[in-house]
Amino acid sequence: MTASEAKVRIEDLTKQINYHNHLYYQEDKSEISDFEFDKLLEELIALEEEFPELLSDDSPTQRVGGTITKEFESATHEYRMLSLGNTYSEEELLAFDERVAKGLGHRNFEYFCELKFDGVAISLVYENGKLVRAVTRGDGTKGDVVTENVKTIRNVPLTIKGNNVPSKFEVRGEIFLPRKEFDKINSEREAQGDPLLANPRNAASGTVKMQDSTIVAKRRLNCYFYQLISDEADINQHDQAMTLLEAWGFNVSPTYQKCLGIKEVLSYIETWREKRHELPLDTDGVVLKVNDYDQREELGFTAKIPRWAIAYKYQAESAESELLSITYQVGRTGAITPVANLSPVLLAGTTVKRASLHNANEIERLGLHEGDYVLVEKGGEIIPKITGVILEKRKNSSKPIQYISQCPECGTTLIRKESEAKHYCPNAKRCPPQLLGRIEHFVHKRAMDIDSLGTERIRALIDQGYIEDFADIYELIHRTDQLLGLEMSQDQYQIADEGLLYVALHKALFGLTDGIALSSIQQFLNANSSATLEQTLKAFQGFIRENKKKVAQNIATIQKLESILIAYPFPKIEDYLPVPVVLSLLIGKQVGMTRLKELSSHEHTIHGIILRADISLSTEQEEKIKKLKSNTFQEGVISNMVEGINASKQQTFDKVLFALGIRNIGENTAQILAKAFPSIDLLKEASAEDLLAINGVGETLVNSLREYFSETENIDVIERLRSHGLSFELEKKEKPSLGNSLNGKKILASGKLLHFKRDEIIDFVESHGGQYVKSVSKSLDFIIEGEEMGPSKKEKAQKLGIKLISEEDFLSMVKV
Ligand SMILES: NC(=O)c1ccc[n+]([C@@H]2O[C@H](COP(=O)([O-])OP(=O)(O)OC[C@H]3O[C@@H](n4cnc5c(N)ncnc54)[C@H](O)[C@@H]3O)[C@@H](O)[C@H]2O)c1
Ligand SMILES: [Zn+2]
Repeated sequence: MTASEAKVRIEDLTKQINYHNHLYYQEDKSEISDFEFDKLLEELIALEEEFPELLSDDSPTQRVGGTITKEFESATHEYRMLSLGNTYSEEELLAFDERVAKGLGHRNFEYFCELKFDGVAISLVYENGKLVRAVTRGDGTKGDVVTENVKTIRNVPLTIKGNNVPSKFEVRGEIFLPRKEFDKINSEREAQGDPLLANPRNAASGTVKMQDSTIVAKRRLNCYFYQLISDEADINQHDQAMTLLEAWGFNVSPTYQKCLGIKEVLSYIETWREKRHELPLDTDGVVLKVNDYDQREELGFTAKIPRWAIAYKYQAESAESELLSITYQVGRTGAITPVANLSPVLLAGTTVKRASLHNANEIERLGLHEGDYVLVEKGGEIIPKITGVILEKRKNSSKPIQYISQCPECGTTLIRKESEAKHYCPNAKRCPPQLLGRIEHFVHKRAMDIDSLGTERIRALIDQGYIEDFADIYELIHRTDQLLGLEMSQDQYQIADEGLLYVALHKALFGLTDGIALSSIQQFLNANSSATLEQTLKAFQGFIRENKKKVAQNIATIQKLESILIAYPFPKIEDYLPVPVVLSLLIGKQVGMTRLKELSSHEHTIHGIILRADISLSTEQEEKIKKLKSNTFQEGVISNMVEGINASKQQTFDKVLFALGIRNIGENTAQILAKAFPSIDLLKEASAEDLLAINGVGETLVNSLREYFSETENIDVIERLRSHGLSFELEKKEKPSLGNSLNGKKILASGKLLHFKRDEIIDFVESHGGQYVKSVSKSLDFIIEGEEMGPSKKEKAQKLGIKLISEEDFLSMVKV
C-alpha cells in the first residue's frame, strides 16, 4: 500500500470507528459486533504503525472511546481511566507475554487473571469512609458524575467499616445488569409491546446515565470491583488489593486466579471458555494483569492502554445448523419479521433453534436457499443470528428462499414502503395481530376499562372469529353459550407460511399417547432439548418403555407419526408438529389428509378445526382431542368477562372517544374534544374552523378526524356501540336553578376565593343565570377579585376597564 492509499484508508477507518464509538458510548447501541469493531481498530493500528507520519493525535487509537455528556456534571479523574489492549488470538497473547518479559528483563513475575465483565466502567471515590462521588469513565480524563444513580445499587457500599481504612481512596469496577434482570425487563417490555433492549451491556450503560434515579433503582443493577487506588494503603500486589476490597465489603467476583506463567493463563482461559455462561452476567473474555505494582510501573502505559495488562476476548461462538423453514411473524403494527427455524445447536451454553432474519434484505444479503446449512452466531445479542451459508453443503436442486407476498395471518397482499426495510400487512382493521393491538387499546384501563378481557382472551376471541371490531365485544354478551370450550392459550400454536397451523410438541405427544402425564412429557423434552425432532421421537419410544404404560399401543402411535412425517414433508419447526399430521392419527380415517390440511390453513385452533370438520367423535377421540387443546373458556371466565363488558357501558364519552383509537387522539385530546363538542354528532359535524379554534387542536388532528368519519365502517361501528348503550355524549350535569340574579352577566373569578373552590364558583354563577367566562376579555361584566390575583391579569382588566369586585360584594349581589 502506498502512503496516499494508506491515508485514504486511515481516514475511512477513523470515520467508521468514530461513528461506532459514538453509537456505543453515547447512544448505547451497536450496529456491528465487538469482533468486527475490534478488527477495524486493529487495521487502523497496523496502518499507523506502518506509516507513523500519518498518525494524528486525535486518532481513535490514541483516545479512549467515550466522552462526557451534557446531562451530568463532570469530574476529572485523579488517575486516568484507560482502555485495555485486546486480542482474540493465543499467538498475540504469547507475544504480549514476551513483551512483558523483555520490558522487565526477567521472567520473575506473576499474572492475575480475572474475567472481563461486560458492563460499564465506574470509579468510586471514598473520603473518610463515605462514598462521595461516582464517575463514569467518560473520555478517560473526565467523566459524568452519576453518584445518585450508583447509590441505588445495593451492593455498592455507601460507608466502609474496617481497620485501617485510608481517609481517601478510589475503587474501580464494572456495573452490570444481571442476565436474569435483563430477561425480566425484556419480558415485561414484550408484554407491553415495547421494543426490546438489545443486550445487558447497553441496558446497563443506558441505565447508569438515566436522569431519574428512582427508575435506576428499579433496574437492579449490580457491580463487580477490580481495582483499588490509594496512596495510603500499604499494598504492593494486586491480589492483596483484591483481598482488602473484599474485606471492606466490596463485591468481588470469586472467579479470579493468580497464575505463574502464560501457560497457566491459557489454561485459565480454557477453563472459563464454556463455564462463564453459568455466571450471572455476560463476560466477553479474560483480563490478565501483571500482579506486582512496581513491575507495573516499570512497564508503563501507552497513550491509551497499560503495557502490563491485556484482554483476551473469546470470539463469539459460531455453529453449523440446518435451515428447516422460515416463519413470518406479524407484529401489532403489521410489520413482518421473518424467523429462521433451525435444527438445534448448542451455542454459548444454550440450545438455539431459531434466529431472527430481520427482513427480506437480510435473506437476500445472506443468499439463503431452502435447506441450506448455515453458520449461527450468538454474540452479546440475545437473539442469535445467521452469519453465513455453507455453500459446499448446498444441494444442487435447492431453490432460493422466496419471501412471502401474502400475510400469513390474514392473507392480504403485503406492501413495502420505499425507504423501509420491512414488509407490512396493510389490513390494519382485520389482520388478527393488528386487531389485537386495537382491541387491547379499546379495553385499556384508561379507555373502556375491561380488565377481564386480557390479551390471551382477546386473542382467542379474535382467532376464533368472535371479535372483528369493537362492537363485537358487546355482542359476546348474547353468545356466551358458544364461548364455552373455546381455546385460550396461543403459546401452544405457531403459524407457518400459508397459514398452516402447528401445535407444540409436548401437547401433541400428550394427546397421542395414553397414561403418560403432561408434566413428565415436558420433563422428557427439556432433557432432550438439543436433539432434532427425529432423534426426539426415537428417544421418546425408549421413554414410553420406561414408563411401562400401554407400551405397545403408544409406541405404535409414535412410529406411525414418524412415517406420516416422512410421507408428508411439511415444513419443519423444532418443538412443533403440523396439526394435520397430528389430527390424521386421531381422525384421519374420517376426514383425510387433504381436508385436514385445508382446515389447518384456515383455523387457528384445534377446537376450530374440529367444529369446521363437522364430524361426530367417539368418546375416546374426544378425550384425546381435549388433551391436545389448551386452556378453554369455562363458565367462571365467561361470566367474569360479561360482567366487565357490561360495566364498561358506564364509561364517559371522553373515555369512549379515546377508546375508538382515532389516530392522534390521545387521552388528553379526547377530554378536550369531549368538552368542546359534548357529543359524537357535534364532533362529526364540527367544521375545521371550529376544531382549530380549540387549544391543542392542529391540522393533523383535523385530518385524522375527517378521515375517520369518512369511513362508513366506522360510522356503523359507532351506531352499533351506541345501540349497546355506550355514551356518545357528555352527560349534562343537571344544574338546579337557584335564581336569576346574575342573568345575562358574564363573569370571571381570579385569585383565591374564600367560599368557593374552582368548579364551585362556575356552578354557582351558572345556577344563578350568569355565564362564566374563562379568560379576561372586553365582554366581561365584572371580575371577582380573590386573594393574590395575578398582577398581569389585574393590569389587563384595568386596561380594558373591567370592574373588579370583592368576593363579599359579589355574595351580597346574589340574593339567594
Ligand atoms: N460494537 C461496537 O460498535 C463497538 C463500538 C465501540 C466499542 N466496542 C467494544 O467495546 C470495547 C471498547 O473498548 P474499551 O476501550 O472500552 O476497553 P475494553 O472494554 O476493551 O477494556 C477496558 C474496560 O474493560 C472493563 N473491564 C471489565 N472487566 C475488567 C476487569 N476484570 N479488569 C479491568 N477492566 C475490566 C473496564 O470497564 C475497562 O474500562 C471493546 O470490547 C470493543 O469491541 C464495540
Ligand atoms: Zn395481515
